[in-house]
Amino acid sequence: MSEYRNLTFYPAAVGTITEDAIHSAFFGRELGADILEIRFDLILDGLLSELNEKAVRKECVSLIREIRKTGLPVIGTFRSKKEGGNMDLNSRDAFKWMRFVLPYVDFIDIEWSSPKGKMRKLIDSAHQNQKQVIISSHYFDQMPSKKQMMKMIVSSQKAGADISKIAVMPKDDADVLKLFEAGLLSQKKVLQNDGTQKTGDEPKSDVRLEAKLKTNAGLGCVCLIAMGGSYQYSRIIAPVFGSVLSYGYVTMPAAPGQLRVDEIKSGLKSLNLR
Ligand SMILES: O=C1C[C@@](O)(C(=O)O)C[C@@H](O)[C@@H]1O
Repeated sequence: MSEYRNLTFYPAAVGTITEDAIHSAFFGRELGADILEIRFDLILDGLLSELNEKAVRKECVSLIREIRKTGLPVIGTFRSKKEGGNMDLNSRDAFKWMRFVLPYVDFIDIEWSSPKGKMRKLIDSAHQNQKQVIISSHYFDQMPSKKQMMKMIVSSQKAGADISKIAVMPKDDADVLKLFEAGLLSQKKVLQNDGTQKTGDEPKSDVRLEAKLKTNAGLGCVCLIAMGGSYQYSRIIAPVFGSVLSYGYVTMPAAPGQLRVDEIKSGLKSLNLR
């Protein structure tokens, strides 16, 4: 069982590292990040244009080793261009890189739109090595329906996601509510389908407690993100609806409407969520 499955750890403030990785990692820790996300699609980009693949691998390992000296758990992310990142690799190369960094990280972020066979193999290998899997889906162009979002959450959890992450671009506050409701309802569904979860002791309406219990029991959780400057508030209150990770930037926003990670952390604290 991973050391990150415990009741006090979640919701966690994630500091996204986009540049000057080692310095940013230590600064992220200073800002109160509980987890660091290394955006390899942004960090590797410069390296790949300057060095050959062997040298990039070497550089990559020494970078992660230095970052691990912060003592914080690390998420490895290779975000594709179509999901808002900078990765221009075909899926074979993207999976090659994900397999390469897997031994050095605690969580690996895999996009739900990836080829399912490759995804299944990587999930198996992550779990065999006590790593956690975040399966993510980003909707920049069109707000998905509640049904679509619930389907993504339930199916990705069936496929082995420890955390199913949905990031949407709402057109109004009603869309934010839709996202939260999809998160809430799909978690109830996962709990209902899991007989071992019902002790009868938990207050039925407390989705926060349920999220923590699920994380503890090794069941999938959700991460709900409403992107865009008008919806920054959602990054702090999403944990009220069971979201276990809130992403913030360290030196430079990596997505529309990201707050800095210290703002996330103090927001969570002021609502007594941490
Ligand atoms: O998927 C996400 C969430 C994110 O897009 C955000 O909106 O904070 C930031 C990304 O770095 C991360 O991988």
